[in-house]
Amino acid sequence: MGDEKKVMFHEMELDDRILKAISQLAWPEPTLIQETAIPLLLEGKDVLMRARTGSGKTAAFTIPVIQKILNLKNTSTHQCIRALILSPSKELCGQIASVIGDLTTKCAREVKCIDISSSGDTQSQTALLSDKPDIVVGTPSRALTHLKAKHMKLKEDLAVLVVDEADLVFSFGYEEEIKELLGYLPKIYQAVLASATLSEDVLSLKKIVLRNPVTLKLEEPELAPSTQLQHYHLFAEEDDKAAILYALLKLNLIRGKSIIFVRTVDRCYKLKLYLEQFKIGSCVLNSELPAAVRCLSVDQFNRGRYQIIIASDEMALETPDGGLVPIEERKKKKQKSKRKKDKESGVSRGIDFQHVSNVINFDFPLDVNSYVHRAGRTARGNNQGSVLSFVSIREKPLMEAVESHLAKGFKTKQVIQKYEFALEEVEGFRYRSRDAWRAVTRIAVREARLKEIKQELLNCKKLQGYFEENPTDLAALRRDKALHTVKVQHHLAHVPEYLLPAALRSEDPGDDDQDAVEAQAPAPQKKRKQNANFGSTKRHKYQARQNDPLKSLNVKNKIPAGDT
Ligand SMILES: Nc1ncnc2c1ncn2[C@@H]1O[C@H](COP(=O)(O)OP(=O)(O)OP(=O)(O)O)[C@@H](O)[C@H]1O
Repeated sequence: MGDEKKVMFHEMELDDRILKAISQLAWPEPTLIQETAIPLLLEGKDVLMRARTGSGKTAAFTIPVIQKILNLKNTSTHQCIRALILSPSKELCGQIASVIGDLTTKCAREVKCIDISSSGDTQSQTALLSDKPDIVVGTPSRALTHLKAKHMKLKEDLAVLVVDEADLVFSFGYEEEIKELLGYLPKIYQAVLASATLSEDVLSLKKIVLRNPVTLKLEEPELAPSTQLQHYHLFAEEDDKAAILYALLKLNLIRGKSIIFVRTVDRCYKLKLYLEQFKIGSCVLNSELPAAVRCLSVDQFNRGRYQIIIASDEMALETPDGGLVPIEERKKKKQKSKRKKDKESGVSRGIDFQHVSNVINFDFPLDVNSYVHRAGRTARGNNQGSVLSFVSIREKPLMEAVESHLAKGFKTKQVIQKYEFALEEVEGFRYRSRDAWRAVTRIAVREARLKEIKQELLNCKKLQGYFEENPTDLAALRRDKALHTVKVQHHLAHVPEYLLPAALRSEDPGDDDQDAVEAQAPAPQKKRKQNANFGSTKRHKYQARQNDPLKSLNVKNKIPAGDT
C-alpha cells in the first residue's frame, strides 16, 4: 500500500447499519486485508485472499456478504439462501456465525444466518433451513448432507460462496465433498477463498472454485511483527521442561492467559495432572473431546474463566519412552488407529482465542506450518503476545527450520531469541517437580480421560433430562469404582521461601501473588517488616515486570526478557 492514504470503513460505501455494528465492535479502522479485499468483493470480483493468521480475514469476507444481501433486498423481496460459507471445523463455523451476528446487530431482521456445522441436530437445522436464511455457514460435509437431502436448494439463487481456511479443506479430507457440492450451485456466483497460506492445496482449490480471480497475497510476514509478537526458545529435556514450566508459573514469570501446546492427547492430561498437584488449574482441549465441549472451553477461556489451556494439535504418536514415532511410521499408524478423532476439529487452526498473552510450546511443533498456526493464537488483532518454545536436543533441527523460515519472512537474521533461565537457581523446584511428574502414570492419565468423559456426559443437558426420567441409569454410571487420579499434596500448592531463587527472595510478590508464592511459616511481624522495607523503586520495578507477559528468569541480572 506504500504511502497511499488508508481507506476507512466509512469510505467503503457500506450500509449505515453495518458501520454502526463495526463501531460497536470498537474496530477503529480496517486491517490491511479488510482494506484491500472489501472494495474488490463489493465490486463482485472472485477473490483469493492470503493474509496472516489473526489479520481479520473473517470480517474481510463477511462484511461484503452482508452488504450484498442488503443490496439484493432493496431490489427483491424474494427470500432465499444467498450466501454459503464453508469452513473445515465446527469451531470455525461457530466463530464465523458469531462474527456475522456481531456485524448484523443493527439489521438482524433483514439478514438471517444459521450455522449447520453441528451433526447432532439435523432435524432442527432442517426446520431452520426451510425458512431459507440469507446466510448458511457449515462444514462441507454438513452442507452436502443437507443439499443431498434437499433441505436446502442453492441452484437458483446463491450469490456468494466462501471457503474459509482453504488450505485445510483438502487435508481435512473434504476434496470430494467440495467437488460434489459444486454440482448443486448455480452457473454464476461470486466465489471467495480465504487462507493463511498459499499452499499447493489452496492453488488446486482455486482452480476448482474460482473464475478469473484477483489474488490478494499481502506482502507481510505470516506472523505479527516483532514489536507485537516476540519469540523465545529455551533448551530443555523432558524432566527439566516440567520443572521450568512449574517455576515459570509459580514465580509469575508468565503473566496473563496462556495456551500450552503438547504433542499428544495423553500428554494434555499428563501435564494437567502434573500442574494440578501444584494447584495450578488448567483446561484441556483436543480433537477427541466432543465439539460442544470444545466450543464451551474456548468460550469460557475467552471470557476469562481459566488462564491456561493445554492443547494438542498434532496427530503425533509417542514411543513408550516418550519419544516421537518417525513420520513415515506415524502416517501408517494414523491410518490404522481406531481411536475416534473428530476430523472437523483443529485446535491451533483459525480459532480466535482472545487476549492470549503467551503460547508455550511445551513440545515443539512437528513442522513450520504448525509453529506458525500455534503462534498465531496470540498477538491477534492489535494485541501483544509471546511464544516460548521448549526445545530438546532432538527437536533442535525443527527449531532451526522454523527460525530460518521466520527470518526469511521478517528479512532479519534472528527471530527466536534465547530465553534466559537459570535452572540451577531453582534446584528445589526441580526436585519437587521430578516426583510430581513421575506420579502421573499412564494409568492416572487413562483414568483422568475416562473421568472427563463421564463428567461431560453428566454435564450434557440432553442427558440430564434423560437421567431425571431414568435415575437408575444415572446411579449405574456413578456407581463405577472411584478413579485413582494423582494424589494432590496440599503443601505443593505453595512455594516456600527457601525454594525461591536468591534474587527473588527479597521481593514482595504483592497481594495477588500471596496464594502462589508464600513463605512456609511467615511470622506475621516479620512479614510486615519485609513489606515496609519494600521500597518504592523496588515496587516500581516489580510492577513493571508484572505488565510484560513473559519475563526472563535471568535471576543473576534480573533482566526482563524484552531487554535481552
Ligand atoms: N478492523 C479490526 N480492528 C480491530 N480488531 C479486528 C478488526 N478486524 C478483526 N479484528 C479482530 O481480530 C481478531 C482476528 O480476526 P480473525 O479471526 O478474523 O482473523 P483471521 O485472519 O481469520 O485469522 P485465522 O487465519 O487464524 O483464522 C478477532 O478477535 C477480531 O475481532
